[in-house]
Amino acid sequence: MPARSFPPLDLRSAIVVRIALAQLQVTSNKQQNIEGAVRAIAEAAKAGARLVTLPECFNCPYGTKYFGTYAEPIPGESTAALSRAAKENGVYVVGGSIPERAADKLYNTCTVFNPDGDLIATHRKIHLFDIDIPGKITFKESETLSPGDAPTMFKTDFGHVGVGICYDMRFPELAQLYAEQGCSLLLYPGAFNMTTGPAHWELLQRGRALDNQLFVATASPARNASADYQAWGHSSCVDPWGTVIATTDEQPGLVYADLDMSKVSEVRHNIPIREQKRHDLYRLVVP
Ligand SMILES: NC(=O)CC(=O)C(=O)O
Repeated sequence: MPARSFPPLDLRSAIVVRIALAQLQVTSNKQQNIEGAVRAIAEAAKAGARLVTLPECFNCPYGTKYFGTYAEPIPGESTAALSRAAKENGVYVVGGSIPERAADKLYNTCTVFNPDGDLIATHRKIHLFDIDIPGKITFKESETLSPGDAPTMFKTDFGHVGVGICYDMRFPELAQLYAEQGCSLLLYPGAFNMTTGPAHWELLQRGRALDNQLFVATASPARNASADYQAWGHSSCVDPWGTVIATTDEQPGLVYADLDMSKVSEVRHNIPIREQKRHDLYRLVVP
């Protein structure tokens, strides 16, 4: 599927929007996980958030052996609960991800709902997390999952938003594509781990934000000492200058960030790298 292109947005006037990153305690109890997400959405909306992002695999422990058991179609039980929560609380919900079953395949999928509860975007993790760091961590999502085949953007009344899931954040071309197509905020539900988290989690967010002069935010599961996979946590938000404007530790909780959307055009005006690119020498090519 080709990427959709949005018309450029006028970002000259200041619009401050509060977003919430829900660092949920994910357990092996799917029902409890869904209820926890719904409670977090309501709490964040009461605190003034207009968009709430859940973590990667918010309804299921993160691990290839769990995906088949917890998988469901879209729409299904988990996404119906997110749609209701978006509508009841009048907020955008970026539903982290769930293992999705479609035909005979499984995907790691993020659904996005608008404040009327309508499904407005679906992102299947494009880059599967297949790594091998001897003595530290070996993980192979492709043992059970299939990759998505499309970038995903959605439109809000405060700007265009690009979506990636976790490992997708390591691919700068995807972020660049979103920026070139008019996004001012990138959201990455993710679950880095105790090896890659301390080394790369913040660095990647700051890199994507600075290269593309936009906001980047992540939502991770909280660390669960009894889980096979220890999530790094540290859900965060970085502004277009590369400054971390909100973050946390590994504990469950809601992280709030107030995004002054005028920062995007301000930084792009002050350091005009977008106009200074040497397209005569290089260019991002979309097939
Ligand atoms: N879990 C992921 O998809 C990615 C990750 O942990 C990493 O890139 O490191």
